[in-house]
Amino acid sequence: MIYKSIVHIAFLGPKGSYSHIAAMQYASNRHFNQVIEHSCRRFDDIFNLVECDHAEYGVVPIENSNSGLIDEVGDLLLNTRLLLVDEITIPIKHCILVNNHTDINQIQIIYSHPQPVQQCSEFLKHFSAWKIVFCESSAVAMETVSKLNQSNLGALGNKQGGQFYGLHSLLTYNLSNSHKNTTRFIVLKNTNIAVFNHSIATKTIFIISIKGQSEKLCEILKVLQFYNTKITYLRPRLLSYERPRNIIIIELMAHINNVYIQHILIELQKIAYSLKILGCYQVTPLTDVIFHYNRKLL
Ligand SMILES: O=C(O)C(=O)C[C@]1(C(=O)O)C=C[C@@H](O)C=C1
Repeated sequence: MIYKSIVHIAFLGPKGSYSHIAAMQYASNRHFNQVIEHSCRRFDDIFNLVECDHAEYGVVPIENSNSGLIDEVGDLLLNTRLLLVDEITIPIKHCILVNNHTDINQIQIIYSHPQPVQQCSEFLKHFSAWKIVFCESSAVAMETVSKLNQSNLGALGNKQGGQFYGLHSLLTYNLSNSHKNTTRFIVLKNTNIAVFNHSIATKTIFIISIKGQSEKLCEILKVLQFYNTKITYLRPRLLSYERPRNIIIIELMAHINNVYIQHILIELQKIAYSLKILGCYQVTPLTDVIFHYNRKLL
C-alpha cells in the first residue's frame, strides 16, 4: 500500500469518461488521501504531463476485450520514457445518454468516442439512420449533448458519467457486441515502483520493434516457446506498409529478474530492431469498480 497525501493523476477527460472512472478507482485502491485530477483532451497530453512531472501518474486505456489494442496508446509507448507501474481493468457498460425527455425514436445524431462505436457496432446497425459525430472521449460526447440541449441528440457513454452532465440514460443494458466488455488501463509513472517479492504475481511488459514481417515474428515466437513462459498478452501492430515495420507488445507473467526472462530478453534483443522494457509490476486482483465510483458521486 502507498500512502501519500496529495497525488496528481492525469487521464483522458473530462469528468465522467471511462478513463476518469479508472483513474479514481486506482486512487481509491492505493488509498491516496487527496487527488488532484488533470483531465486531458488527448492521450499524448497525458504522457507529456507525467514526463514533465506535472502529474505523478497517468492512466490510459491499453486494451479492450472487444476491440483490442488502443493503437494510439501502443504507438505512444514506443517513444515514451515513462514506465508502467500498475494496471486496472474496469467493466465497460455503454448506454445512450440524452437530455430530459428525449425518446430513442427522436434521436438523429449520436456523439461518441470511436471506441464505443466500434464496441457497439452490432447495436448501431439497428439505427443505421443515426449520424455519428466522433469526439475526443465519451465524456466530451456527453458534455456536448448536454450543452446543445436538443431532443434529437444522444451520446454513447456510461450511466454514472451522464450524471455529471444532467443526462438521462436510455437502454442501460449492455450495448456492446459481446456480453462481457472490459477495458484494461495502464498506470504510467516517471520512476519505477520496485517489486521485491518475486513469489507474488508479477508481470513484465516490453515493446519490440522489428523490420520486415513474418520471419522475425516467427523467430520471436520460437524464443518464447522455447522458454515456456506464461504469455498474458502479445499483440503485433503494423506501423508502415511501404517499409514493413511492426511493433509488438509482449507481456509475460514473471519478474524481470527471473532467469528465464533475462534469457528471453537477451535472445530477443538479437532479433529485434529495438527492445524496450515498459515495466514490471505486481498484478492486483480485480476490484468492485462501480461501487467506489458511485460512492464518490452520491
Ligand atoms: O472515451 C472514454 O471515456 C475513454 O476513457 C476512452 C476509452 C478508450 O479509448 O478506449 C476508454 C475505455 C472505453 O473502452 C472507451 C473509450
